[in-house]
Amino acid sequence: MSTVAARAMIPLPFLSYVWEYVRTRQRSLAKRYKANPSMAMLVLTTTLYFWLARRRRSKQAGVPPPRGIPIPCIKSRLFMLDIGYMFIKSKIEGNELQYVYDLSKQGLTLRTATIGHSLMIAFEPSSVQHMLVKNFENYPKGPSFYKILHPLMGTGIFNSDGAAWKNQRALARPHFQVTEYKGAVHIETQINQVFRILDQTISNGEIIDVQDLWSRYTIDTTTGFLFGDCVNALDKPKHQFLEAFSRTQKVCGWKMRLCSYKAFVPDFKMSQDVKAMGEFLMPIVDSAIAKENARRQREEERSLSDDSENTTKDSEEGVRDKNENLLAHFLSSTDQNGQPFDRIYLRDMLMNFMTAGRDTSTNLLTFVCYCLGKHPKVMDQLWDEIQSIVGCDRKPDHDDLKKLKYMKQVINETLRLYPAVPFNIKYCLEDDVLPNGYFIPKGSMVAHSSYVTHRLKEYWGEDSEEFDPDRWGPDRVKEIRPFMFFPFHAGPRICLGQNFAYNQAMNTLIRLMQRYTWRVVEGFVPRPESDITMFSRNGMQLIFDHRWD
Ligand code: HEM
Repeated sequence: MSTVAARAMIPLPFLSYVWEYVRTRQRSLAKRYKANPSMAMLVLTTTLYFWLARRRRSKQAGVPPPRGIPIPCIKSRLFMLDIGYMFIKSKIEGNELQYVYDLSKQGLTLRTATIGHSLMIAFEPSSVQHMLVKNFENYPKGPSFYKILHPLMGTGIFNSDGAAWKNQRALARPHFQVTEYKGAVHIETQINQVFRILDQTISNGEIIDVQDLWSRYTIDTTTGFLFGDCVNALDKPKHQFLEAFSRTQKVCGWKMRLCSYKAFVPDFKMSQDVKAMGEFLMPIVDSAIAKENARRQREEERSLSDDSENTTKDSEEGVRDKNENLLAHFLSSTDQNGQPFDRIYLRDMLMNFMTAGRDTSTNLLTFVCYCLGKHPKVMDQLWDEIQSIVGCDRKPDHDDLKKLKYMKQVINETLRLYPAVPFNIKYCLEDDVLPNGYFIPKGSMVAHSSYVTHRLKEYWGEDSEEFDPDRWGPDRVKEIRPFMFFPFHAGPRICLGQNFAYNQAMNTLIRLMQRYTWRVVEGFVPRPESDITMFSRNGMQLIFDHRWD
């Protein structure tokens, strides 16, 4: 008998003994409890499975590890059930950001450990720097994040790690560099539509919800940048795509929070919404593919022709076509395996860049208008700067933007208090120790929050929750140490659209202030909250006036 066969024979008597024992035991259990033995076995196995899984998790999270201090658990009176309840309640009531900020008073490195779910939370700037930069490779987005966002983002840049992410980033980066300033050029049509809407509101003596206005404005500017044509959301207050997009983000936001319990999040409309978004995006992708094919055919024909004069002229056109928008740029490139991107991939790419660019810019414009409306002195100082550098009616150019130092301070202070992506979750690949000595076990989810870190009194002082653009002035800016401020993320995954976003916000603000003044409706208090990105639950109620009679 071969050794392999001999090895296989050894456990057989033992296994048959175990099987016999289980069968007899099943029969006796059935007799005793008159119950279905298979059902009893199923219940027993399931209980055992969950008990073991829980033991393994709590072991990972709680037992003093050899190399670091175990992270203290958030104080709880009822095995974390009270914390879970408070967290869900705060999310439903729209106070979640405040709730998480209040938790930071217990400590800057914490963990939750409800049954079946454990989350590490790191608020200290050095921990954030460690995860986003120094040990970046150890903190990818991870499998949970990927699974939850997959229906919305597919395998796009936001929802991928490793080679797939690297390739998309490398491809998109030059396009952002080339077209960085196009954000400004492309706003012309949309800004005139905004003026029309605001003029109408003023003449009717109405209040305007600028959050709604900017969300339609930024979808138009972002789609213009991404695929050339804008969706004209400023003309259509109710857009099926936008509604489906918001609903899906809400569901994904809930799933990310509940993580292990994501199955409890109702998502009946999700597949319908994803389908509706696909139906909107697919024709855009298909028309871009048709354009690209036509361009390639033209190029082939040209290479056959001997007419050198035409060749120069047409090849310039070809280059222009290739770079005219991000979709065209992707179409003329290949994936990490050297293959052309398929339709689904391109659809996902659009979804990702739309999510990245639209709600974040909406949030910035909404809250900068709020902060200025609430602080008239800051608005006056900013207007003085605009008058002295750009003037009362001239369109700003790239050099003007560089000179507008106080405007940059105002924008940074807004991003500090209202960062568009207030939370972020990473996945720990291998056991790790944070610079403050706390141990992160392999397989943990680790959250950081720009919202909380940007407001920590330990770092920003007692007035950390006050809006004060002067903290960014030349004398005080030195006090802002690395990773106290990271609204655009940091390290290899830093926001690609950062300059685009600054340029667009500055241009829009200049044009707006050259024409209008505004104030916040008396008694109105915004309620910032977040699904994936931050927004104000009750909109942003402002009253606009013409600057000049
Ligand atoms: C105020 C405006 C903006 C803010 C505060 C912001 C913030 C962020 C943050 C925090 C991330 C990291 C997200 C994560 O990894 O989970 C990010 C990533 C990204 N952002 Fe922005 N963003 C803004 C505007 C834009 C715009 C206008 C675009 C493009 C049109 C853009 C494109 C991207 C892309 C492509 C990524 C993914 C980068 C990667 O994973 O490698 N962002 N942004």
